[in-house]
Amino acid sequence: MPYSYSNAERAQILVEALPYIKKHSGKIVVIKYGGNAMINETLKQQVMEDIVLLWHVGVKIVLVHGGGPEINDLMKRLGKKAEFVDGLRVTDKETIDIVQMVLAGKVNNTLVNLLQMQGGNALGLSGADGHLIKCKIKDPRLGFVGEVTEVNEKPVLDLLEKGYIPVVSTVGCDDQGNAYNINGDTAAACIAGALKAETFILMTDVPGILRDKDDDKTLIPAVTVAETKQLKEEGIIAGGMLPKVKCCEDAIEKGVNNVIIMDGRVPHSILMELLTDEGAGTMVTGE
Ligand SMILES: Nc1ncnc2c1ncn2[C@@H]1O[C@H](COP(=O)(O)OP(=O)(O)O)[C@@H](O)[C@H]1O
Ligand SMILES: CC(=O)N[C@@H](CCC(=O)OP(=O)(O)O)C(=O)O
Repeated sequence: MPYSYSNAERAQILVEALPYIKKHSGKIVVIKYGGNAMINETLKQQVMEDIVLLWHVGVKIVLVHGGGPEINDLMKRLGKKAEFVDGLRVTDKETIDIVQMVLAGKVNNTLVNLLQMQGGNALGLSGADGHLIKCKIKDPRLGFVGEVTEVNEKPVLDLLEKGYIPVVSTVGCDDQGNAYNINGDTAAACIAGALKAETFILMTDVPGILRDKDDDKTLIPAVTVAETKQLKEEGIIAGGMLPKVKCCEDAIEKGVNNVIIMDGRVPHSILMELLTDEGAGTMVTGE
């Protein structure tokens, strides 16, 4: 949905989008943004533009972000080797300091600034603010990697009520003053679940769930939780898609209406999904 349309074309798009705007206005949409989809500066700006547009038409957007590549980058600059076990970063004391600096500092602040440059009213917070995400140690071998024990959604609801776009970094807390590194997808799913969001959008670097068999890489546009189980058994959902689909299932179980796995590298995919017939990515629903 480029912005290089004539006024007449733009008007047509608006007329077509109107029923969708009515459908989503006032509803909570949680967007998980991060990974490779967040590296490209032009794309990042476009995603923020889309978020502000949706906010202007009354959608209650909550932006939850990761920043794994940015953490890797600072660790490298500091001469520290990044280590992962089952996709989770081994997080010692020095690493959790770096994670806080990057996620709650640089990345969060940059996204808030970009949203505000586009005319949005954004407010950044980490999982420690207002006890938003409480954690415990997930596995002592991983250090300060957090397993979410509780989400206090009230501060986010208060910000939405006051008309802000909450921008949440996935750093968790406990009652002893520790900070925790939480996987971005997992934290976002927990927040979406606690908010009972209408839609939870998980942006990644593939078009969605693909029927990746032999030479067939077709996108599965919609799938139910029961069908995902079947796709896992068939080995179609595998690798990095397994924990992603688990996040979808958890969010739906907690009351999210639908989850969309979409390609964050495709310009304006959020608008395509929410405001057009076409949609984008794979929609996961309860039934
Ligand atoms: N059926 C599938 N459809 C799409 N991707 C799949 C599928 N099965 C496995 N994958 C793998 O999952 C990866 C997405 O997970 P991951 O790389 O962890 O994403 P991210 O870095 O965005 O968190 C894809 O790049 C792909 O290699
Ligand atoms: C425990 C763990 O691995 N945490 C992640 C948190 C950031 C993240 O998830 O970022 P993306 O969404 O950009 O991948 C990490 O340290 O990389």
